[in-house]
Amino acid sequence: MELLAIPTFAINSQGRVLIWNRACERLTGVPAASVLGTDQHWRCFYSMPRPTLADLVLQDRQFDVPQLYDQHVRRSADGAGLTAQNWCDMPRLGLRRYLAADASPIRAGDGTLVAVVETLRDMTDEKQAQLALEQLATRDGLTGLANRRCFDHTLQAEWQRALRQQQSLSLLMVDVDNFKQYNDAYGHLGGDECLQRIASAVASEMRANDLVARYGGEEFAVILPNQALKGAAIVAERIRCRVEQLQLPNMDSHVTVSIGAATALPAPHNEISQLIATADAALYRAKHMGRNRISLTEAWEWAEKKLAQS
Ligand SMILES: Nc1nc2c(ncn2[C@@H]2O[C@H](COP(=O)(O)OP(=O)(O)OP(=O)(O)O)[C@@H](O)[C@H]2O)c(=O)[nH]1
Repeated sequence: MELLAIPTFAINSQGRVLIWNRACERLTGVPAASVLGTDQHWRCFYSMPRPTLADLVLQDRQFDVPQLYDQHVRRSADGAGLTAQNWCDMPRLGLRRYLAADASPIRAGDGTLVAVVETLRDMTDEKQAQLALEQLATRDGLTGLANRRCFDHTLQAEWQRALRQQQSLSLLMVDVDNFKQYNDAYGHLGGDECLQRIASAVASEMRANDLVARYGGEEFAVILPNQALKGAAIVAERIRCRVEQLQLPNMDSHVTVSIGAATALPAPHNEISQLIATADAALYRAKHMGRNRISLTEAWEWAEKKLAQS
């Protein structure tokens, strides 16, 4: 085991390190001499105390695996051990690594557990490539915001969540005013830069659970989970002011945005498309009333008006 190319360590039935091979020394930056005989092997991987996968096998705590590791967790092929992956702090190396671990028990003839062996694989490059791909698939290339696909997916998920938890869900549609003139005056590249500045201004007004996406061309969409219309109006007004304060010149004034806000309390007979259409209609009103303003509608109120008209 000592000369195995695969990073491997073993702990005894008291949880003390029996084996810490060369490859494990290289992976963790921790020499065997400083960890053998101790129960401090977690320090080689994490900066806060927590069990390694080998400890979980030793303590028969497989049910704790999902909360301590990424979701790609399963029993190992022989059914006795555990397989899991997660980011490790690697305090001695000073750089995080994404490690895949397999931990298996070693039993005496009478079935008593005498040791647990854990082997490790450094999957950092694969994980980073996967994250980069995910980033490409969900981000808008120009602004770095969520793209339309990510918006559609998130809105669907938030709608279902609001339905389950009987919470309101708000949506803002934010459209740059007179952007055609801006492009005409400063060129397409100047226009791109303007969109980037607006994107970061809008994003800076968001809370952790909100999502701001590039909906299309010069239009952005903001999902505000668990937010009633009054709260959505406050966020919309903050965004409007923030963009105005950028003081980006456009014609004889500044770049501004118009915002349509809509709120719905999702119900089984309501549809997401209704919320989007309501926010769009509110945006249209804001434009019609002279731009650089916000306009609000509750989704069901709008739907009732449509019903009354038909
Ligand atoms: N630079 C740049 N321009 C874009 C991009 N996407 C859309 N546009 C431009 O945005 C402009 C939108 O123009 P319109 O739809 O006429 O709207 P507007 O001039 O903003 O007028 P209102 O929305 O009515 O205030 C068009 O000139 C598009 O070419 C982009 O990614 N980069």
